[in-house]
Amino acid sequence: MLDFQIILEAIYKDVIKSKNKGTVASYIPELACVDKNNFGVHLRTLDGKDYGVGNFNEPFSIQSISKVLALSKAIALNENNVWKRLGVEPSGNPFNRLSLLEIENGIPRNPLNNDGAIVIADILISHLKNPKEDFLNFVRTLTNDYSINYNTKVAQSEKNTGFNNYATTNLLKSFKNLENSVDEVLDFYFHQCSIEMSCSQLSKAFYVFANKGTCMLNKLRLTESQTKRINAIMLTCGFYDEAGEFAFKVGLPGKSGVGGGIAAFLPDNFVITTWSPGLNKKGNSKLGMLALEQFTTKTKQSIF
Ligand SMILES: NC(=O)CC[C@H](N)C(=O)O
Repeated sequence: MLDFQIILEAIYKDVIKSKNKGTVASYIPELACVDKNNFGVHLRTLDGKDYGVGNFNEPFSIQSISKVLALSKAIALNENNVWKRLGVEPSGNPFNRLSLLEIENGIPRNPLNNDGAIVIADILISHLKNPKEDFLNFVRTLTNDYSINYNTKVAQSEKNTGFNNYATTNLLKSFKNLENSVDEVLDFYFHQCSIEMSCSQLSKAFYVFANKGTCMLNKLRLTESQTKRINAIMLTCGFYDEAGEFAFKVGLPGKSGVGGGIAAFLPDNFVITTWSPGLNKKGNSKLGMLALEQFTTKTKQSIF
């Protein structure tokens, strides 16, 4: 029997010694205020046991991790609509690369790069009565935690400097792959990315993906087939242009965000989440990746 608490503590002690802790994202100015020394790891098994070390209960900006939650909501609402408007191939490019979208006539490669996530935001706005409120409630009920909220300061900060996302959204509009207005879609998207959650809350939210679509409250949120598809997209596209490297080193499906969070899971077994705000050159958490690589190496718990 693996003692997860002892394993997480050993990994934490080792990884925290790293001299190079990466660089905190500063293109969203509000994110640059976060202390690089934060580091937390949390694991939740499917039978509900929790293990944590470091700052695993401290909320942080989940950023791109929210793209998986938005995709899930869009798929649960109307899956056919989603695949008409974007693809499922990894892009091999940074998450905010604009040129590919023009070459490929306004059809984003996948829902986890910015262009695809913006199309998903557009779909949610078209389907939800009160988009921001309804989406937040979806995340809260997945997690069974009503303290989860948007950080409006972070959303505003990204709005002030989100020139690349404005360009992307305008391009989508010019290719007629956007139903709503550019401002409305980006307001939703910036809020979605600004949601704050701790590692332990994220482990609860991602439980649904490890548990064939049934969330912690034993409620069916996604079908098994929908869950399989979302998990496949996380494995192939969840770590920007480093998805291959993550599969190679860690071997779990998951999603990262520029706030320094990573949520990963072994289907039918557990969810493991890390947070360390310093990023590597590709935008993935430096210590988070190291910790997860050590975890799957030590425990031999990977999908491969
Ligand atoms: N990779 C990320 O976490 C990026 C999310 C961020 N809100 C952006 O659009 O640039």
